[in-house]
Amino acid sequence: MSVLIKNGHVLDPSTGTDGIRDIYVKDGVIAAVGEKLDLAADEVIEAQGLYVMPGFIDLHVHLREPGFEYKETIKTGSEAAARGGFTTICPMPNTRPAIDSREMVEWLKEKEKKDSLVHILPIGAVTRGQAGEELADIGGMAEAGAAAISEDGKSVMSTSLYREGMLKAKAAGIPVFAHCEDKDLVGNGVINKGKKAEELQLPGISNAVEDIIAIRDILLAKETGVRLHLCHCSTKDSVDFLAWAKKEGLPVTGEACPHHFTLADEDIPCDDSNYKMNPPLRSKEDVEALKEGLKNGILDVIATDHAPHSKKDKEKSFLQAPFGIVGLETAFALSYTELVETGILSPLELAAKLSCNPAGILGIEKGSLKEGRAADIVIADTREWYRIDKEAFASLGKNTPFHGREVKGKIKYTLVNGQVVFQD
Ligand SMILES: NC(=O)N[C@@H](CC(=O)O)C(=O)O
Ligand SMILES: [Zn+2]
Repeated sequence: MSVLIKNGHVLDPSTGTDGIRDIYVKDGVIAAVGEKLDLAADEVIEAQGLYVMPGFIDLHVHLREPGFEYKETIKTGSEAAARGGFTTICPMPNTRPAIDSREMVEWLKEKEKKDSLVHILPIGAVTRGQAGEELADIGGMAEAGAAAISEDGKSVMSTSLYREGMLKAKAAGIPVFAHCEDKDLVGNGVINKGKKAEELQLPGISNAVEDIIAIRDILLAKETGVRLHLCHCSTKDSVDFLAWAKKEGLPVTGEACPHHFTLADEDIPCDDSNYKMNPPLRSKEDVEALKEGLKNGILDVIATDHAPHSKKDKEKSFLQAPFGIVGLETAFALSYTELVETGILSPLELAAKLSCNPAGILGIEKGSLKEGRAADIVIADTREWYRIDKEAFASLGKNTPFHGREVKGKIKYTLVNGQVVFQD
């Protein structure tokens, strides 16, 4: 089985390629990349006018299976990933039961084979049942294929226990993905602390809720030497702390989510829980700091924090509804529109934050269109404006504040191991 992708504008951050090329795929592998390849193929994809990039890698998704299949399943989440151009996704362990043991990681890898259109690299919990009391079998999970550990959804509040977990992750050779939220300080907050919170008379979440844990975790990484990745950075100071950590030469990286650099709290129109997520939409000043951090390379990765919830969950008010919005099917368009159309990032830089950089953090041979690599490829059209339509999502979750928003950047094809898993 062979595929020839012709005349596309290839963006390959792993080689710096930024120009018109053909790509020839044979038996699931990239066999040749070059100008005007004269090769016969079973299938030809005409990609003139389109960008051809390494398949996107999402370091932060919630698939909800097992336990919350009415919100999302591995199958529907993987379909949403394919539709969004993601060929590898890392599901967080906050399912029921949690992904907190060798057996649960093995179960997820089995489900991947049966149900998923895209590659799944599981993230194991730091503590058993994410209860924050005793460490999970971190070494066992790593052996079974966990790509990282994370307590996402919360932080491990015991600093000494977290330190022990970091040492275990370091010994197992996997990074720690940190959700930074001081459980004590957050109280019953549901929205960014500020004018909008006052206007809507809702309890606020201050920047310090994130910042205190971000700097704690960086200091723990300094002490333990573990590779630390800060999830969903939302504040100006967490970007500054990351900059400091990098200057110190610490193995620390960070991600930003499209919603956090696209919207500020002042954009929340009313008590609509489709604008409720954790961390919350922050101030304009924080939004600007995230964009600056993406531009100057302090923020390495764009991740979605895809957090599907049911219609019933999200019909509730800001106070009652769960935190989280879907992101897999809007990430590329929002990122392209907010960052490339505005000149903050070049198309090649955006491709790096969605593919090559997350691959580097995971230490996997993906995020590249080099010859010999698995043919995980995304092809996108960025020429025309269109409106986001949540009813077209493959995800079971329709909880997005971006329904009807005008964007540029449509995924046209997604290939996993050379197979077309999505076509528009
Ligand atoms: N981000 C969210 O608002 N919610 C996530 C948890 C998380 O990533 O913190 C979820 O699981 O719903
Ligand atoms: Zn989180």
